[in-house]
Amino acid sequence: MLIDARDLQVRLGDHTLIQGVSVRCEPGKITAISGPSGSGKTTLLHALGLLIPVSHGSLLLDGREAARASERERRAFWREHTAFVFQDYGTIEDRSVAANTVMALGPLGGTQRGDPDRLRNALAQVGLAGRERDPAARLSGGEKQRLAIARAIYRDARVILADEPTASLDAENRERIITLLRTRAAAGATVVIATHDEAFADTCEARFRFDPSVSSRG
Ligand SMILES: Nc1ncnc2c1ncn2[C@@H]1O[C@H](COP(=O)(O)OP(=O)(O)OP(=O)(O)O)[C@@H](O)[C@H]1O
Repeated sequence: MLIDARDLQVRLGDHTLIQGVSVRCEPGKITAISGPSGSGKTTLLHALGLLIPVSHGSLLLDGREAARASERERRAFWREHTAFVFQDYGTIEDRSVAANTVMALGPLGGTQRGDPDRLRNALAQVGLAGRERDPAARLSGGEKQRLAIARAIYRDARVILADEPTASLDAENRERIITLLRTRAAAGATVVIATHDEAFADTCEARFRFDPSVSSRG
C-alpha cells in the first residue's frame, strides 16, 4: 500500500505537534523517520497509522484520502492491512506466545482463532519456533519485538509501522529485527519505522528527517 502524506499537521489542543510534513512510503521499501527526541517521530507514525487525527493536510492510502477517515474506515485499515510494532502495543504478558501472535492487538483488541500452520511459520521466521506455549512474560525485550513482527507475518500485513524497533536491543537482536523488516519489505509490505538508530536509517530506501532545530511548537 502506498502511503502518501502531504503537508500533514497534527494539533493537540493549542499545541502543534507536527506540521508541514510530506512523506511518501512505498510498498517494498522501508521508510525511516528520524530526528531529535521530541521532534515528532512517534506522532507522525501514529498519524500515518490513523491512530490520531490529522488536523490539516492529505493522507492518501493507495490514492484514497484517509485524513478524515471515519472510525469504521480506520478500523478496517487496521484489521485488513496494518501491523503495529509499538512498545505499548506489545505483548499481553500472561497470554502465551501463540495467543499473542494470532491476536488482533493494538487499537483493535479482541482475539482471533489461530491457524496452526500459519502460526508455526510465523514463529519459525522470527526464531521463536517451539515457544508457542511460553507466557509472553518469559520473553526478553528482543524476543518481544520479534513476537510483534511474527504477528505482522501471521497477518500478512501490507503495512508495518514500527516505533523504535531496534531500541534497547543487543547487536544480534538488532540485526535480526532489521533483517526481518527487510524481508517483509522485500515481500511487498510498506514498512515505516521511527528511529534514533541512524545506522539503520541510513540503509533505508527512503527517509524523512525532522529538522534538528525544530522540536515541539506551541
Ligand atoms: N499527548 C500529548 N500532549 C501534548 N504534547 C504531546 C503529546 N504527545 C506528544 N507531545 C509532544 O509532541 C512532540 C512530539 O512528540 P513525539 O513523541 O512524536 O516525539 P518523538 O520524536 O517521537 O520523540 P522521542 O524520540 O523522544 O520518542 C513533543 O514535543 C511532545 O512533548
